Amino acid sequence: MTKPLVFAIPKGRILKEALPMLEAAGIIPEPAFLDKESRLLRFKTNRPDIEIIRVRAFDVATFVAHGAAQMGIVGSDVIEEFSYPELYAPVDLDIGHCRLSIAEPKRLAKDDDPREWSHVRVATKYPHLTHRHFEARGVQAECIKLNGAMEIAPALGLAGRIVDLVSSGRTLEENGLVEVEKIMPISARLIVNRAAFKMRAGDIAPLVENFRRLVGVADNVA
Ligand SMILES: Nc1ncnc2c1ncn2[C@@H]1O[C@H](COP(=O)(O)OP(=O)(O)OP(=O)(O)O)[C@@H](O)[C@H]1O
Ligand SMILES: O=P(O)(O)OC[C@H]1O[C@H](OP(=O)(O)OP(=O)(O)O)[C@H](O)[C@@H]1O
Repeated sequence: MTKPLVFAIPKGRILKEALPMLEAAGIIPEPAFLDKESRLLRFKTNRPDIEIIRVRAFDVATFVAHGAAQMGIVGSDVIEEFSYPELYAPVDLDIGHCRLSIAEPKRLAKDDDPREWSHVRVATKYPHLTHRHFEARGVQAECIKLNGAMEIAPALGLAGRIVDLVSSGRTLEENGLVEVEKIMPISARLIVNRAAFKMRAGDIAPLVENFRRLVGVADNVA
């Protein structure tokens, strides 16, 4: 018997928007998936040929890139940060909208022009994207990797600036920071392991089409 397809879902904030899409695409997780008390991480669905795993956002890309999961949903920030060649991202799901931006303390931003920087020290969860952005304009970037709460780094002297996700801007505002430059817009994508897509096209292509239809994109899997 063929092994079930494994679909990786991030357990963070995308989950709320991803779950209705998953269900509309015909994949309904077993009740334990929504039970906050449950410690289960791997779930059955209404389809015997599909299982769901719930992992951290960055790990969704890792599981799918290595073929441990065949499909997943993840932010384009994570896809771009890793640049795994094994990942194919055929559908923009139009959820999880935010942007990757540079921010700094309000008191500095008044007289500061990012175009005049030659060297920056940045706290970020996205060192690869940060280096790439600054390198493209000849700025030397020293990145300090954090996994969350970047916004407290400038006040504590860890780094003068941060590169982080922004949506409402409330986290920056409440921590005395302002956005000084937008690096890229972000949204969540359906991702597929390229080798699995070739080897199990009969199972995976119809699912990709379901997601394409949900976001109103014409049926043509590249
Ligand atoms: N403020 C935001 N608005 C909209 N989407 C966001 C926002 N912050 C993050 N995202 C999207 O949600 C994804 C997961 O973010 P989330 O905050 O759930 O994870 P996390 O808590 O940062 O990571 P982890 O699960 O590793 O703790 C991000 O990769 C991004 O694509
Ligand atoms: O502009 P806003 O609407 O305030 O959203 C931005 C915040 O959302 C994300 O954090 P999250 O809540 O996911 O927590 P984190 O610190 O674990 O990344 C991001 O890292 C910002 O801190």
